[in-house]
Amino acid sequence: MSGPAIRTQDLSLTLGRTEVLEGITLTVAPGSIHAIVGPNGGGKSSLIRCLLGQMPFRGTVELDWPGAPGRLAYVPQALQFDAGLPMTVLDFLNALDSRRPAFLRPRAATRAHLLRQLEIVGMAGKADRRMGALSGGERQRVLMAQALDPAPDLLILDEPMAALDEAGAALFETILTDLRAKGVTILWIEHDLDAVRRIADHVTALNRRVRFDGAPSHGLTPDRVLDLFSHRGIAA
Ligand SMILES: Nc1ncnc2c1ncn2[C@@H]1O[C@H](COP(=O)(O)OP(=O)(O)OP(=O)(O)O)[C@@H](O)[C@H]1O
Repeated sequence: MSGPAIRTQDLSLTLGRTEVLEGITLTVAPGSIHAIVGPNGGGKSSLIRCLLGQMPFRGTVELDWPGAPGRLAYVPQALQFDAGLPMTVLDFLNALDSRRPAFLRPRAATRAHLLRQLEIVGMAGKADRRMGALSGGERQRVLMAQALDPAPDLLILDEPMAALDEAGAALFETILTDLRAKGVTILWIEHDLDAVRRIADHVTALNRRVRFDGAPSHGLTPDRVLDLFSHRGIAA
């Protein structure tokens, strides 16, 4: 199975009196890494929430699957967990497995499988830590682990690397490029423009409207980046 194309046509979103997104028309190619960049408050997370059907947008969103619809996985922007929540990393991953009744302890085979998933994101030794006691980067690794199992066909990521150390960011880049090699479509909000230059096939720069849409080598020139993040672009 490979991932879908995503097409939005004239997508707009108004929240209260704020025009958050205006006339967004873009195409995400199947099996590509498509980055969304832009300043804080530029509408990146809102666009993803529209794609996920969580916002009352105008316009259209189309997912064009090559066959039957596959699995969509989502890594949200850093989640908070109450420090006292009596739930370990393993409990958390186990509870997300909707094929089993909630609150049962994992069978030995399930536990071994989940430990392997944690190993992929560099969390093998931390399965019995409480979720609330994890660092920001460790939490992001766990959120990535939940997205990778079962294997996704479409992966949507909202700043997955924000709290990661250098090794973690390098590991995530490898995970994303490996998934692309398998045909997975990846839509990826990212602030690290060097990471986008390294691995994205395509970048959309967003600040309420689409400010640039094309290859990272063309879109992320110093002038364009300055323009995008200096808010001069808002008046454009
Ligand atoms: N529920 C809401 N009600 C009103 N305004 C909202 C709501 N959610 C988001 N906004 C506004 O929409 C704008 C876009 O927010 P969004 O979170 O999509 O930006 P972003 O590009 O993801 O920012 P960041 O890089 O900081 O994560 C912001 O000005 C925000 O205040």
